[in-house]
Amino acid sequence: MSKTRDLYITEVALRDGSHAIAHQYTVDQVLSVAKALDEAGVPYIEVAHGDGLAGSSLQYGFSRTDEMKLIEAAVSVCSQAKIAVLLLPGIGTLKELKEAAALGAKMARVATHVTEADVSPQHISMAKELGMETVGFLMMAHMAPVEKLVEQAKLMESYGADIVYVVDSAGALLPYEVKERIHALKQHLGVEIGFHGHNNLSLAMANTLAAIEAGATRIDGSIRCLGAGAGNTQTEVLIAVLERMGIQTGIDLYQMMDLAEDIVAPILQAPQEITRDSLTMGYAGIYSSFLLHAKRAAERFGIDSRDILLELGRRKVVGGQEDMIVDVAAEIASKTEIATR
Ligand SMILES: CC[C@H](O)CC(=O)C(=O)O
Ligand SMILES: [Mn+2]
Repeated sequence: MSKTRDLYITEVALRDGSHAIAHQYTVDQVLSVAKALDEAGVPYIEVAHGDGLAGSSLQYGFSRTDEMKLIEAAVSVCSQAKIAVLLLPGIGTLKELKEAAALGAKMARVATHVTEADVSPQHISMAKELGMETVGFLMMAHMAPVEKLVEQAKLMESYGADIVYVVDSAGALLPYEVKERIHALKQHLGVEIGFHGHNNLSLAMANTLAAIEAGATRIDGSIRCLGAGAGNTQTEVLIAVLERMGIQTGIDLYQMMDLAEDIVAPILQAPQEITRDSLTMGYAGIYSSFLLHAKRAAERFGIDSRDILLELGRRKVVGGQEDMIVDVAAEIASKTEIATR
């Protein structure tokens, strides 16, 4: 039976949530989560390493399980949901994209820093050639003014993206900033617009509602908030809120609540909360996926992780510069040592 949907939700816990559990997903976990999401009516489920296809590495963290096995597992249990993959040009290549498509992934989300859309044309056109629904995913959207975001989104549209997303990777945007960004993209683009939020300032839900009000029809969420930093807009809560607003998602609320409580909560290494570190990320505008890396560096050098995060914010460090986390930690530690001599 086809569902009536006013907007389309992409569940990202099996990709963005990978950051929160240090990329330790097992095939069994993916099978049970994807099956339940499919049965609940979720239309898109993203599966990959947290940093996208081929992210498993020393720089980003090794996956416990080959992501292609996870994608294959998710595809095998879905009867209506489409499996999406994320790809960051420079990390993932056309080879992994083809492999994921051959395994049955039907959506490709090609992610670039908000000012670097021009690295994505090859990957976007290959995804289209492979018959995948293709998304341009503009990360760290708080770092560019609205006009720049529009320019970059138009580039992605010109390369063939079917949908363009505003991605609040740091959970740093405020509702009025989301609204003006989505509104501008709706005015200047002909494709659907999406929003992906993080909850570091406790604004993921408010920002998502602002995005929907401004015309976004593609929305990301992570069940039980299982995403990087303080997590994303909590999917099951979003479904309840949208139902109260009379907005149809085609997703069953009770089934999502049960999945969150019975299957996803036990996967979490710690409950998803706004901790001093994730709050600092939203406040300083830091990529949410840096959380565990910064914590580890702070422990290693015996310093406060907030000092590392604030300094990274001052230096405007972006995704792909994970090596800077240890550099900054070492610098802070040596300055502290000199000062206390
Ligand atoms: C490292 C990729 C990143 O996690 C993508 C994403 O979800 C975001 O920028 O928020
Ligand atoms: Mn994210």
